[in-house]
Amino acid sequence: MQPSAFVLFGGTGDLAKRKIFPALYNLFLDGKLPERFAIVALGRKPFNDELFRQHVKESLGRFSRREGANAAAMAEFAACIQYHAMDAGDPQGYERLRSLLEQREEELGLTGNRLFYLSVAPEHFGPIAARIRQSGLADGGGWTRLVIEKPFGHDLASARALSAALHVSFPPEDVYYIDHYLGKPMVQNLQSLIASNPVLKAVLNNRYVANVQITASETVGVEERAGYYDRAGALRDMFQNHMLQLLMMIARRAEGYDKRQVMESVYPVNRDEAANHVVRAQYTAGSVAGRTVPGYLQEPGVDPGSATDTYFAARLMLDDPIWRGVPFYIRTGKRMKEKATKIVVVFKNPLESRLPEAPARNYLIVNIQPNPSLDFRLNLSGLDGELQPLSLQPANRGEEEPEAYELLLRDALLGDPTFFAKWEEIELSWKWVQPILDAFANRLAPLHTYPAGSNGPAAADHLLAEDGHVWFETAEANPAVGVSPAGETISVAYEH
Ligand SMILES: NC(=O)C1=CN([C@@H]2O[C@H](COP(=O)(O)OP(=O)(O)OC[C@H]3O[C@@H](n4cnc5c(N)ncnc54)[C@H](OP(=O)(O)O)[C@@H]3O)[C@@H](O)[C@H]2O)C=CC1
Ligand SMILES: O=C1O[C@H](COP(=O)(O)O)[C@@H](O)[C@H](O)[C@H]1O
Repeated sequence: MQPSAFVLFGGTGDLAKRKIFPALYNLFLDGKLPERFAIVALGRKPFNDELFRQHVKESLGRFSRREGANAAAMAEFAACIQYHAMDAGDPQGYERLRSLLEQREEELGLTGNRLFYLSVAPEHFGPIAARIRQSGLADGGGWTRLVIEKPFGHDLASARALSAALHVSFPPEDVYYIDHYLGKPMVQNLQSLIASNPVLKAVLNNRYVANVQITASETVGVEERAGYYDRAGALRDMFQNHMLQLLMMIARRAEGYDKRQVMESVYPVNRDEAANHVVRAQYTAGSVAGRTVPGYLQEPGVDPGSATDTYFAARLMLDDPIWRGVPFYIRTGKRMKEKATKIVVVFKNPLESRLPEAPARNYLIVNIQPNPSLDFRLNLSGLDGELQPLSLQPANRGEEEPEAYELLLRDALLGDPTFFAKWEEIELSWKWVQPILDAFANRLAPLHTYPAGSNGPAAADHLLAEDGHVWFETAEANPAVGVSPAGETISVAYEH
């Protein structure tokens, strides 16, 4: 890796503390940072270097995946860090930052490669990018990259404005839009897994697949982020970015089909029809893992009359020869029964139309988290009539498993954009989402409720039932339910 400087706007913030510094630290422990490397953290709080290093060490003690404090290693890592207090709106601050960086680069023999990481609220992205450019910070003599945290806009128009503002100062190839779901090891492995398994590749198409279910359920509620979340909701917070990226990753199958093409092929849903294809809901009081928890409207910082969605589910169809006719059901929610992210491919069962008692279906389950694994539920009816699980787990590396931010930060330092979201994908995602936001704003889609600790609202079950399908967990609990009439491609409103 090339010698470089990592300049972190928002160095005093929550994300820096919980994710970015622990990721850099673990890369450091694994010898995966450049040998000559400087970190400059920025914020407005009045830290000096020593106090800030102490703050980072405390964060590592709390949030690093490696348990047990390694005081010597943490001290060595912290010594790479300098703190510079500046307001992002103050032009003088950038001048001082440039001098500090040049001095540091000279001390360490760095060659002017600079990565600027913007872990600040999105309204700062455009102005910071412009000031980096104007102040000459982007002309250090090496490469310059800009890593941007989500949210990439609040809607289609603001996302476009954001991208335009960034691209005035930085060419698109130097802007890395981070989506931490693309850093999850199982997501990163999907493509090679499918490419190296003809068995998988051959069956991932509308001849064999009845439907695909993509779920990211969380047990946590809004936590301390009500200020942000109450304006965002599940559709903006998780669906527009992480969930649609998961769709693109699985639907592209292996090679020959890029993520942008997948997103382009998704049939649009118009504002007035949105309620037929999506379900939004909000959690009420309930019990998660045996603990009683309040409803969303009782959470600190939430507007007591809020209509924000904490759950969102949708049916998406692709206009594409491989997937035409196969519904992709995607859902995400907070305060659900379990923390799990998975993609379930439900296969058709040709025997359904011929036998009075339909044997259970086959499934492929890509468990993304926790415990990344690939599970098959294979129907062994010829042997003992039971649906048999077959679980293929990668060797459990426990705390050795790198976190998403580690993989992504390393890629950004290496200049590898493969697992970063591309602007075109982001724009297409917002394009799909915008009519649904409009429907919500115009009260054209009902807001359902679900008790905390459940699998979501009944309306989401109906979404599948209309097509003759059921969510995987329902089918697993009762394999006899939810088989579609003939195992044929089902007909839905989108068909040409
Ligand atoms: N926290 C999370 O889990 C996630 C966060 N994100 C995104 O990451 C970004 C950062 O989030 P998070 O860390 O939670 O936010 P915080 O509110 O915890 O931190 C904000 C950071 O921005 C700095 N800041 C704010 N205003 C200015 C300014 N005018 N000049 C210079 N620095 C400023 C703050 O510095 P100081 O306090 O010193 O003034 C602080 O370091 C946001 O875009 C958020 O949406 C994305 C995914 C998850
Ligand atoms: O981006 C976000 O992701 C987290 C969930 O991430 P995970 O890696 O724990 O699955 C979510 O809680 C948060 O609201 C959202 O902003």
